[in-house]
Amino acid sequence: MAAKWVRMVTAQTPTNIAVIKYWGKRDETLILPINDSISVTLDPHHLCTTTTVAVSPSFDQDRMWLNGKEISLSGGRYQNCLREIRACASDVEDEEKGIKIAKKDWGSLHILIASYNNFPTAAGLASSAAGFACLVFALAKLMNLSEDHGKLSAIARQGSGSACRSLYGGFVKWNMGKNEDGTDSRAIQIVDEKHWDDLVIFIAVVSSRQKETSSTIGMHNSVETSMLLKYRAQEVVPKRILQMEEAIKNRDFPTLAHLTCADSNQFHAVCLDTYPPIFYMNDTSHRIISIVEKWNRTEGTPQVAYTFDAGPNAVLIARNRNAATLLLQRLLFYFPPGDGVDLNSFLIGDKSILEDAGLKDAKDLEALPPPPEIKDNVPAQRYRGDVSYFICTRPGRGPVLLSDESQALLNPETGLPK
Ligand SMILES: Nc1ncnc2c1ncn2[C@@H]1O[C@H](COP(=O)(O)OP(=O)(O)OP(=O)(O)O)[C@@H](O)[C@H]1O
Ligand SMILES: C[C@@](O)(CCOP(=O)(O)OP(=O)(O)O)CC(=O)O
Repeated sequence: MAAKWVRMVTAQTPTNIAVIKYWGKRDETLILPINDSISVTLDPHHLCTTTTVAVSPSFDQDRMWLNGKEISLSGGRYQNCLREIRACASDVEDEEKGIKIAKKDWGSLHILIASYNNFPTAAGLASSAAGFACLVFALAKLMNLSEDHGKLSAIARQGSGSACRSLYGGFVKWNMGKNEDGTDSRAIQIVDEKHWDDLVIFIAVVSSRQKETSSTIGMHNSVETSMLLKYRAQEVVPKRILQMEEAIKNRDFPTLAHLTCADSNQFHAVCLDTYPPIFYMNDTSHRIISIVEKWNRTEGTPQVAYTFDAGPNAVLIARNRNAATLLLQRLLFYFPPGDGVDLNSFLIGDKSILEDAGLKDAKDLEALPPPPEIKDNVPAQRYRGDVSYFICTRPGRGPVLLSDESQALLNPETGLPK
């Protein structure tokens, strides 16, 4: 009879947002990109994936539950990650629980996985990035891998390209690499999350519906049809990567802001240059760009950078807490909550920013004056309800293990979802 033990590991992994975008693959199976990219990892307290993985001789197949619903693991991306990680697995011994797994046993043992994203899935908030990074990190701990984070990042990359950057905190670079087998296409940390801790990041969730064109299909079509993407990958990105790394190391906000906005705009220009054209941004996204551009111009030096991934949600990086409070006043002036939505659920994440901005309730929102940069113009229009909600966050750390069993998503006795 098979032994009764269940070995279980739970991990938490942040998402990341690119400031120099990855868009386009040179190998679609191995997920090898056509250019380097740079991202900032977001504080997992606000946006993260939690994943529990379990192994037991009593499991008869690999299974996974995502946000409470069973999903198929038959897709190539899950299969590639599972195969790669099993190939690196080591011996595991836990005398107390009577667990003894030899390296060679991992090929025949089955895994159960449960994962939960604390933010909308497949809505352009990089759920696949946090999700695959967390899966690979948790499995690596379960299987006692001795490989470093660089190797784990190369495995997570095969689940979703952007996932390779979520293995580290702070600012992270994904080196596109040269090798055909992809072994050198992995992420490295540029600086950790403490290096530039003045930065405050807002996400304006413009729509949390699933998008029409996935990043995978979108970038495939861009590689096939966009001349602008070729130019971008060969001529533009290499220079921007060097400048961005310098800006990050020197905490040079004007350069970071300039490059971040320019790179987001070029990525969306590539989407338009793709056939059939892809529209990820909408009117609200464009309005947010105009508001930020106008304010930055009035100040004479950038206070805020904006960037948009494959969806309409804005990610706004404020240079410091003071700029963040001024930004929040502007955002809430233009995009007040819809009827019946209270301020407490309209701004989530680090809510202490509301106090700093002197905003306690709906009355304070109504009393917000129009930003001074539009004073002389026609009365400013307000777009009530056009932003579903805001998240206030900051740069954060990489993956961690959660040792408290109460945080596990699987039952320690059966291995099934709790
Ligand atoms: N927690 C998770 N664990 C494992 N896989 C996940 C997890 N969350 C999402 N995924 C996978 O990622 C897919 C969604 O990826 P997709 O790229 O479409 O959206 P996104 O990552 O939210 O947006 P984007 O990458 O464009 O910012 C899901 O269908 C699922 O396969
Ligand atoms: C616009 C982006 O967010 C694209 C992310 O694409 P994915 O990593 O989701 O794509 P696949 O590798 O096909 O899974 C830019 C970025 O994160 O760099």
